[in-house]
Order: sequence, then structure tokens, then C-alpha cells
Amino acid sequence: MPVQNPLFPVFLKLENLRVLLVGGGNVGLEKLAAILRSSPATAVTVVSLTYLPALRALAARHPAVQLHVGPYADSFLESADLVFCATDDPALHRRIVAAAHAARLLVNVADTPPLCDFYLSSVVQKGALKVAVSTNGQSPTVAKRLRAVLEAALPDELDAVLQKMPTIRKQLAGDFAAKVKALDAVTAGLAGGPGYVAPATRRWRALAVGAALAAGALAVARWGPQASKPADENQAAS
Ligand SMILES: C[C@@]1(CC(=O)O)c2cc3[nH]c(cc4nc(cc5[nH]c(cc(n2)[C@H]1CCC(=O)O)[C@@](C)(CC(=O)O)[C@@H]5CCC(=O)O)C(CC(=O)O)=C4CCC(=O)O)c(CCC(=O)O)c3CC(=O)O
Ligand SMILES: NC(=O)C1=CN([C@@H]2O[C@H](COP(=O)(O)OP(=O)(O)OC[C@H]3O[C@@H](n4cnc5c(N)ncnc54)[C@H](O)[C@@H]3O)[C@@H](O)[C@H]2O)C=CC1
Repeated sequence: MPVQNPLFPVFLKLENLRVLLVGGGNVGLEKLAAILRSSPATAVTVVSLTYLPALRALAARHPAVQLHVGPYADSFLESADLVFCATDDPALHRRIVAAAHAARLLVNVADTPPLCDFYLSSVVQKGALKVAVSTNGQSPTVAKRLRAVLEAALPDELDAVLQKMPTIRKQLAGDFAAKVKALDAVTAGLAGGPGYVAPATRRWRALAVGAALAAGALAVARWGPQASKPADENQAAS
């Protein structure tokens, strides 16, 4: 089976890094909001010719965010660990990526997956728990929906459990293997038993059938009956 999503997930201590964001429009605002939602104390330098008022307001609530009014220059890369491009100028994005790579920096480029070294994810938060969802760029919309599904499915008590677990862990005696066994026993009730079917599973199955039918119907509408063939074959193969 080929790997369908070769992206390697990590959880960055972004508040220990310096972020450069180029572009202060709608997409820049979305990126800044995503960064600060998870890591509010991150030192973000934003460079842009113009700024949306909402971006200025968000920056004003985060003292580590600095706004520079003016054009991008390569010198901004000197004090950056990670770069986000969010202007409306694709040629500028290509230049920034080249300069950033020369400085061995990683870059995310809005709307241009081939130029990205990393993608943002949909983020589910419940207290100390964080789940990041990636569809490998297949559908950010499905990632967003899945976030809502997970948010609803994860009980609020989960954080209370997480807060207690370090205390239980510290009180356990024995070697590493014995501790793992004891912690597995404490948490055994959390995993569904044999035959357990998550309540959402039926809805996703229905959506899979609906999506396959819709993809087929769209292909027929756009390119005629011939074009729907690959979708039908995919369906038969899966
Ligand atoms: C590859 C990736 C690179 C990256 O941006 O890092 C990327 C790329 C692109 N996004 C596009 C469009 C949309 N993006 C969203 C939303 C989100 N996009 C996010 C991540 C990613 N987007 C990375 C892959 C994530 C993955 O693997 O799943 C999320 C998860 C995280 C975040 O951005 O914070 C956040 C949801 C957060 C949440 O709510 O949980 C919506 C929906 C909406 O806004 O409601 C739409 C419109 C509907 C649609 O198109 O699906 C387009 C087409 C633009 C065009 O058509 O012009 C491209 C470019 C392309 O695909 O070519
Ligand atoms: N708004 C959206 O949700 C979506 C946008 N896009 C695309 O994403 C791109 C960005 O969209 P928006 O953020 O809405 O555009 P925008 O026009 O709101 O923002 C672009 C920002 O880049 C800045 N900028 C331009 N040249 C610059 C330079 N040389 N140096 C520094 N800053 C510079 C501008 O001052 C502006 O603040 C566009 O190409 C758009 O087509 C695609 C899908 C959805």
C-alpha cells in the first residue's frame, strides 16, 4: 500500500521561534489568527504594504506581534526561523521562497501547495489536548468538518483526566514496562470495546457514497458520460 499522506506531523514550540509573515490582507489575517490561536505569545513580524483593520486589531492584542508597513525585503529573513507568504503577488512568493531556502528556512505559501515546506492543519483543542488534522491538501473543507466532529465527540471531562494523569504516573512504582501496563489499565475504559461503532461512522459512510455520486454527476455535467468513467472505476476498486 503506498503511503497516501507522507507529511510528518510535529508540534512546534512556536513561541520559542521567530515567525515572518508577508502580507496583511485576508489571507495574512487567517494565517496570523491560526498562529496566535495555538501559540499566542509567538514573536511574529508582519511585513505588508497595507493592513486590514482586523489584522491591526488582532496584533494590538498580542504584544509580541510587530507590524512593518512597507515592501518585503530579503533582510527580514535574517531574523526569521519560519516564513509565511500571504500576499497577492505570486512572483514575489517565488522570490521569497528562493531567498528563504538559500537561508535554510521553511516556508508556507498561501494557496500554493507545491511551494510549501509545511501545511497548516485543522486544530482541535480540549484543554491540554490538541489534535491536528491533515488531508494532505486534498480538502481543507473536510479537515474543517472533521475538526467539528472531533470537537463534539471529545468529552469536556477529557482535560480533567489529562490534568490528573501526571500525578498518577508519578505515584506508580516499577520499571517503564510496569508503568505502561498500569497506565493502560487505568485508561482501558476509554477505548471502545470489540464491535464498537462510533456514532459518526454511519454519517461518514453516507457522505462517502454521496460524494462519489456527486463527483460522478459533476464529471458527467462538465465533460459528458465518458468523463465519469474513472470515478466509477475508482468506486469499484475501493
Ligand atoms: C495545502 C494547504 C496549505 C496551507 O494553507 O497551509 C491549504 C491550501 C489551500 N486551501 C484552499 C482553500 C481553503 N482553505 C480552507 C481552510 C483551511 N485550510 C487549511 C489548510 C490548508 N490549506 C493546507 C492543507 C490542509 C489539509 O491538508 O487539509 C486549514 C486546515 C488550516 C488553516 O489554514 O489554518 C483551514 C481550515 C481550518 C479550520 O477551520 O479548521 C477553506 C475552507 C474555509 O475557509 O472554510 C478553503 C476553501 C474551500 C476549499 O477549497 O476546500 C485552497 C484553494 C484556494 C483556491 O481555490 O483559490 C488551497 C490551495 C490548493 O488546494 O491548491
Ligand atoms: N481572500 C481569500 O480568502 C482568498 C484569497 N486567495 C488568493 O490569495 C491571495 C491573497 O489574498 P488576500 O489576502 O485576500 O489579498 P489582499 O489583497 O487582501 O492582501 C494582500 C496583501 O499583500 C500585501 N502586499 C502586496 N505586495 C506586497 C509586497 N511587495 N510587500 C509586502 N506586502 C505586500 C498587500 O499590501 C496586502 O495587504 C490572492 O492571490 C488571492 O487571489 C485565494 C482564495 C481565497
